Amino acid sequence: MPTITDARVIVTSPGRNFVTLQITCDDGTTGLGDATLNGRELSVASYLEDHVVPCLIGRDAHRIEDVWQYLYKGAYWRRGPVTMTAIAAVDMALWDIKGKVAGLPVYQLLGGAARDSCLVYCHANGTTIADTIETALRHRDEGYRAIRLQCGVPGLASTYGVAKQGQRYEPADGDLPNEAVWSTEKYLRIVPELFAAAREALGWDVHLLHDVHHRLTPIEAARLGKDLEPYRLFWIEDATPAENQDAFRLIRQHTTTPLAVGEVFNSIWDAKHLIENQLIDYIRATVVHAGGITHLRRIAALADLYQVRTGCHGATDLSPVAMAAALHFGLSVPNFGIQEHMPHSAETDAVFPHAYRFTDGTMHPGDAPGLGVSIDTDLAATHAYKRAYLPVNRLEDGTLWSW
Ligand SMILES: O=C(O)C(O)[C@@H](O)[C@H](O)[C@H](O)CO
Ligand SMILES: [Mg+2]
Repeated sequence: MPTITDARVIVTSPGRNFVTLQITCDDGTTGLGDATLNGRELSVASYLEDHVVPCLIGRDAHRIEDVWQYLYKGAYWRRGPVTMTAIAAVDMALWDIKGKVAGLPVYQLLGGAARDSCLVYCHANGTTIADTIETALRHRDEGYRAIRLQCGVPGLASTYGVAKQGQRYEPADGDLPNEAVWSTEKYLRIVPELFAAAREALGWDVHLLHDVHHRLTPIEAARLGKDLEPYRLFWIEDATPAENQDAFRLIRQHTTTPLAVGEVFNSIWDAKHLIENQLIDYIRATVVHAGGITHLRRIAALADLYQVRTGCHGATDLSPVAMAAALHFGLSVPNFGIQEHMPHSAETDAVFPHAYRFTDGTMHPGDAPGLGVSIDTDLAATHAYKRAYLPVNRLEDGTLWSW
């Protein structure tokens, strides 16, 4: 039995911040878990260092379910993004260790491959419709079969998903939260035009997706869903905030455009009503923010009963460790739908060498034992943490809005 003898939290910032948990056992086996919560990183680092690590020492690393229950029920204060991200990191690291001890990639421990590889979608962002389509055409040539399109909104200085001139898009872009201005009316005019132009240029053999990023009211989202129906989207994502899950019933009543939600969810309880009432088509909860592989499998099992498929979050604020875990999960789960892929920078990949690979619009976790990701701790130590916040949004009259 591998006994946990050490656990340490590594904070590194190769271009952006990542928090990683490294667990070591008495036989020398190590496991990695991602604990990154964008814009709130140090709260999870402290939760782990100050409150979780002391409870891990001396435990049997093979008892993944028991450790999960111990950290979830044992905290008394259940759920929430900080708690569930910390539990996720421990869970991922323990699956990594179990795989290494068994000499098998984690997906083999989860039942083996249920498909050859995982369909992924990439991002095409542009200031104008023409720029966005040019980027999408390039991604299609790179082999992507599913592309998310976001474009600038005429009359608004910046828009979610669209990078500043000549820079990579990273959502956490300020030492303090940057303020953006939002207009639903302007946005709702441009999006159908974007997708009309996209179908014209890209044809019908590529899946198209769009992220509303929680900015519409239910009836506005219903209108957008209807307006986009002719372009047969794969999904619209986070059409309205999901705290009130019944809001999705209203959208559903009006449109057949598929709905995806859940990148900000952290437990099965956030998704239960949406899934059981078939108010969504894709669940976007991720291994890193929703309690790890153990808990995400439980969410997927519930979703499978209702033909809701997975479409896990995969922005660059999830580290390569989370990306690997997502691919082991995605390869093995019966109701996999699609995985988001926003490639990491070369700087990040150098800190986290990994076995997963992209070919022909799909990804595979690779066959290295465990998760197949390591961390170059010396290189990690050269990238100091830098405070970074997500922006906030205001309406044109100054009212604070969802970003
Ligand atoms: O769909 C997505 O990828 C997102 O909505 C993210 O870019 C999100 O804005 C970030 O993960 C926030 O940290
Ligand atoms: Mg999103």
